Amino acid sequence: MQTHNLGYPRIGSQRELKKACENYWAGKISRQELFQRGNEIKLANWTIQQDNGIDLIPSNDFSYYDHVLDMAFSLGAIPERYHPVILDKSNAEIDLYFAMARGYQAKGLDIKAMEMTKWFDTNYHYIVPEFHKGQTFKLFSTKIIQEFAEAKLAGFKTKPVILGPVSFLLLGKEKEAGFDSIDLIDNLLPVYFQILEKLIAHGVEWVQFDEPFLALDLKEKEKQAFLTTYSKIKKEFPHLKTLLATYFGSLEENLSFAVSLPVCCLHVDLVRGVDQLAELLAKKPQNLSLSLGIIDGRNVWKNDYRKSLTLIQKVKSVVANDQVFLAPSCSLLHSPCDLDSESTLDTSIKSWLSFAKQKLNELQDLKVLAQDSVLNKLLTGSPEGELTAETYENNQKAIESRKNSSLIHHQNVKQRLKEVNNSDFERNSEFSIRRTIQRKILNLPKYPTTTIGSFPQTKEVRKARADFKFGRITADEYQTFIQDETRKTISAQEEIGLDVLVHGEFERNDMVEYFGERLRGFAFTAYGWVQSYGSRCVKPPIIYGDVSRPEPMTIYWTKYAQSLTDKFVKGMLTGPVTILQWSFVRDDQPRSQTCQQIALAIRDEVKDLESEGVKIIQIDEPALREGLPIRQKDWESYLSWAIGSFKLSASGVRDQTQIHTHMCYSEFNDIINHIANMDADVITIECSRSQMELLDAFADFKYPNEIGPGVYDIHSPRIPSANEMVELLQKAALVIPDQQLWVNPDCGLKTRKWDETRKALEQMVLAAKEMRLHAKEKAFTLNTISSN
Ligand SMILES: CN1c2c(nc(N)[nH]c2=O)NC[C@@H]1CNc1ccc(C(=O)N[C@@H](CCC(=O)N[C@@H](CCC(=O)N[C@@H](CCC(=O)O)C(=O)O)C(=O)O)C(=O)O)cc1
Ligand SMILES: N[C@@H](CCS)C(=O)O
Ligand SMILES: [Zn+2]
Repeated sequence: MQTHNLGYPRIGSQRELKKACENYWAGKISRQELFQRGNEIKLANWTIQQDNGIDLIPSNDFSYYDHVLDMAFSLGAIPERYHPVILDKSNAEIDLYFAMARGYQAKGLDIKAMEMTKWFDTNYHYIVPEFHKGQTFKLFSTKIIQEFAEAKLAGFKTKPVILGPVSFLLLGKEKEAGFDSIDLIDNLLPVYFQILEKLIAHGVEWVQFDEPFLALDLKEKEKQAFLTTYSKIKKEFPHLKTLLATYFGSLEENLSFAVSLPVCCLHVDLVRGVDQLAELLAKKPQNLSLSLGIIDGRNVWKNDYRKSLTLIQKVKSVVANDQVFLAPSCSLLHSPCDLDSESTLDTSIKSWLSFAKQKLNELQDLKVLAQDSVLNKLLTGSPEGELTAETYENNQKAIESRKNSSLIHHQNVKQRLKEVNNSDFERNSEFSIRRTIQRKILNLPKYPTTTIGSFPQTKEVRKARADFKFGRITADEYQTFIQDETRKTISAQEEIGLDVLVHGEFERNDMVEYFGERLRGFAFTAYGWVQSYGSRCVKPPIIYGDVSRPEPMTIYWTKYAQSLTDKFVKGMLTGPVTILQWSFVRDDQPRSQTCQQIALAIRDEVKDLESEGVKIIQIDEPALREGLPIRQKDWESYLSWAIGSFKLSASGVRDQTQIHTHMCYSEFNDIINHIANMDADVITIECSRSQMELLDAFADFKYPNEIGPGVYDIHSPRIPSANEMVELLQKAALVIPDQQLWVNPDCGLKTRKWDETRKALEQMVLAAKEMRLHAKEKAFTLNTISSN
């Protein structure tokens, strides 16, 4: 039996990668220094994994920005618009790579970033490869080979992790009609072969191909591509040990097909897909090894050794020992690095947890405990050997302590949920009635302009918060500082000419963590960072118990901001689904129940904001689409409780109160009826990177409520022109009646600098004015025509 890992967090335990990249982008460190920092992280990761008993350590799981972009870059899938970047001799390969990720605005060039979207149902974002009909590929970057060689030189014989050819194509986007990306498979495979040839020349033994699409609904053509691909790889490289990794769900109807693929080892997710084990064991060909994804790579709870050993025992009764591999369910990219760094967590809660490093240790423990001489006795209650018995008993003690802890259960919270009734999920009147009332009160111009909530979280803001946290400044000093930032931001928005203002969210470290810190039932970490995209990280809170709101969470800052202006300031909340989705969630009750508990806490906040005179309240739900199960058959049940939770949080207010929601990174076509069912008065959505394509769903559906399609991409430092935003708005106005349209950026502005923000918003306001002018001219022309 061997342990292996599918991927280790690449940000560094102290977010060293973030700091290195951001310093490089700011011109503060050289390319060599950037690579030096990267190499240090890789070496530290290989060492940790070796020290914690991993037999097969991955390489190429490191990335300077994103592993899908890495693959596109390796395969030469570099859109033509970026080619001028590398023609500039002062730029290197890495600058071209970052230009694709972040856009490029220098030396007379102005190139937008590539699209970014969610990695399956996670909070990680990948860069979407772009494909054209008949596209050819070539080996452009040798990163995969270099990293293998680098590890080998440092004494580690690694297993390169490569995004499999089929998933790579399915993750991309066809940039023109008339073909499917999967049609490119024959053009693509020769480059994969080149990579494999080179790896073999360097002495590679195992290669891991990540094919997460095997756990999704597949079309016949896609299945055929899997078969062709892995048969050809087998034919070309008969001695290469191939590990096919599936994760994030069960193989289900693809199981028979997946076990028939000619690979040496199949990795399955036994955390989300434990039900597939029996069928897998029954159908697995004799020569196929199995990698058991037994440790949860998507959550932070300690593994229950009794459950895992029972599973392993089942496998061992059918499969030879040397054909069994133990692994996390998926890459540990989604786990925080090291629980040992957490000194302030409640000790009981800490004893229930396991982060990436601890998960490696769990694998090592399980490997030892699963030895024939130990396993049966452990499970029948007469353990052999003191050390193994102690390891097992300690684990079971922690599992039991969590089951029985009084920290978790609160009868009043459970009771309140039981008392919720159908009317709590609906607004008093239908939208058309609410709209008339709200229009009278708000009296906004056509194409009202607004932003999504956050304004630049500058170094100074972050520093002030850190200073306050570590006692270097007092609570009063911190409050004064945040007041100043809020005041400056209100003035800036007035100067820019925005119609509906926001307070800027300066008091928030993060839109989820901030609420987690104020809700009962949540724990938070000091260093539990997880990569969200590029250099951006989040610190998901841990929901360990029943959730309730001890006191109001946002009233002070909303009221403070409103006191500074006559314009309306939106109250700004994070919705229950997003709080759930971007936290580590307890696994001892259905997610739906936890979500509804959060919904009730947010409902109280919404009502308090309304009582304080706030007229517009935004409840952000950017993670609603991301939470959609990866299999379509599970959608209805998820959507029913997720949309229900949003409505439960939003429906306690009077008709006069305008409820906004905001979503980014969302494809709506297939769930537009559910989005409409949310019944938010206004929805602001990310739209600009896809050139308003997303709006088609709203148009086709005849979406009745108001919409703010994002008119510029906030993830890129590039400043958009008013003209390009007018073009987007005109595109929007072709499909959505103009009295329904708002004008806003794609998402919050926290990652941007102030000068970029100001310039971009000024252009946006100009664009809205231009649209109003067009609308007036159009109305005038129509009037003239009709009166003639
Ligand atoms: C909207 N998005 C969000 C997602 N998930 C969330 N949980 N939150 C989101 O907002 N998913 C989808 C998108 C992803 N987008 C982003 C955008 C931006 C970030 C980001 O900027 N992250 C920050 C960390 C934010 C944070 O928690 N900041 C804290 C701690 C700040 C810090 O680093 N302090 C330093 C000390 C500072 C000093 O002394 O100068 C330290 O601790 O070392 C805070 O502001 O208090 C990031 O830096 O990556 C994420 C996702
Ligand atoms: N209100 C949040 C939403 C991000 S999705 C923000 O503006 O950052
Ligand atoms: Zn957003």
